[in-house]
Amino acid sequence: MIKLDEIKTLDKQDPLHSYRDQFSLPKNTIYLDGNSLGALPTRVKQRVKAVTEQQWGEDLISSWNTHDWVSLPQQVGNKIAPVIGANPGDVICCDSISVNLFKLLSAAVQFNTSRQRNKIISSSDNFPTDLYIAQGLQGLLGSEKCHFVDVEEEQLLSQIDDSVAIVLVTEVNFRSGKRLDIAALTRKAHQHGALIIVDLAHSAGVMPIHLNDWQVDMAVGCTYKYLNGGPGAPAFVYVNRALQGRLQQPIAGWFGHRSPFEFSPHYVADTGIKQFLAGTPSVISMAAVDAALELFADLDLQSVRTKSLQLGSLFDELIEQHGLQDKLQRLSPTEPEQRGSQLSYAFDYAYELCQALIDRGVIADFRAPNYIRFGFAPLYNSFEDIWHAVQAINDVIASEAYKEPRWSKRQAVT
Ligand SMILES: Cc1ncc(COP(=O)(O)O)c(C=O)c1O
Ligand SMILES: Nc1c(O)cccc1C(=O)C[C@H](N)C(=O)O
Repeated sequence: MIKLDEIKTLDKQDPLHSYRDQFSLPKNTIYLDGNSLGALPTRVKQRVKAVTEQQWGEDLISSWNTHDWVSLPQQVGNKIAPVIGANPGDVICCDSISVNLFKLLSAAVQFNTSRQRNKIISSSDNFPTDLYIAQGLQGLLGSEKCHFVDVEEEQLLSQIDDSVAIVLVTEVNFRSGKRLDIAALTRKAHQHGALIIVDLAHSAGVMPIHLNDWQVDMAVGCTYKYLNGGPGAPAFVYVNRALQGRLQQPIAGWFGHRSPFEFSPHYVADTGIKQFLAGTPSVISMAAVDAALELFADLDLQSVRTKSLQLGSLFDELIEQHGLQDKLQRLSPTEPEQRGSQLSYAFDYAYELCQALIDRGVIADFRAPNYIRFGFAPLYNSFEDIWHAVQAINDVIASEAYKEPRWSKRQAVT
């Protein structure tokens, strides 16, 4: 039987405890939705103020040079690189995951055409935008050149064979929180001469990632979840050094040109990671990401992973301690190591439960048709947060407060 005193001791002994003070979190709120939108680091507020008031406000257009706005995508990419096990120069910050996937998938399809392969394989439970981008590309290029096939997540590894051109996979499933073995998938893809593209949306910043060591070919990820870059913050692209200069991304915008400020009428692609830029960077958002990434400068991602697993295990144990395991059916794997940093449960009234919890200051999210997700952000979630969150869940379920009519009106976005 776990007691609150033990949990308070866990918080006192937590090596990441001091990071919480670096975030601006509302009072009386337990935020378990950092897997969708990360919390606001206080330093981001200061940076955005400085960039708008001093840089934009005072220095105006000269800021492109004096504050080096023009290199922000590379600068921020270089800060993301160690977080995902990449080298500086192999990552760039830009656009959204969806747009970046379009660039990478198109480039990979084109790269493979000479090898007479056209098959992109992914799991049917991948995040929808990943599937849509592949489907859209097939529509654009025709199935002769690009043939998209989705398979069950459990079948993904076994379905990689000599017919596959590209494996498109997300490390942590947004719905179930299941974590796939990217090293194994990469090995298998390479044994069969296929390329692998990995979506790191639910893993970047919350666990160690070793893109170089795993020899992943290409990757994308977002900065608005565990990297705390803010709503709509720009995403990132990673391209293995061995492929740089050999790919041609389709959005031949001027920022990907070898010398954009020569204003030449002819496009000549940059041979490095900069080719994956398209247009002008969103300076204010990117400055916010840049500031948020300062929190990762001296951070040991293994200790982040350790705490993430402890938070998840504690949550799971407390659910059992309250006897809730028959009501909330866990969708996430039983084995903590096979999970990302979230737990998802099926519950017939998941939407209503979510709303009743928000009313009690516990923020989780609902995913159709009947899942509730709890995300654990080790930099600002405490063990005591978990205790109080599960108390609130128990309170709502035991009292059947989720059946109150006021919770039954669904919103478009949660
Ligand atoms: C795995 C995954 N990929 C992609 C996205 C969407 O990325 P974007 O909105 O940056 O295109 C999300 C969530 O928004 C996601 O969870
Ligand atoms: N990116 C989002 C947005 O713009 C609005 C609402 C939610 C999101 C999300 O991040 C969804 C998220 N990728 C998920 O795991 O469901």
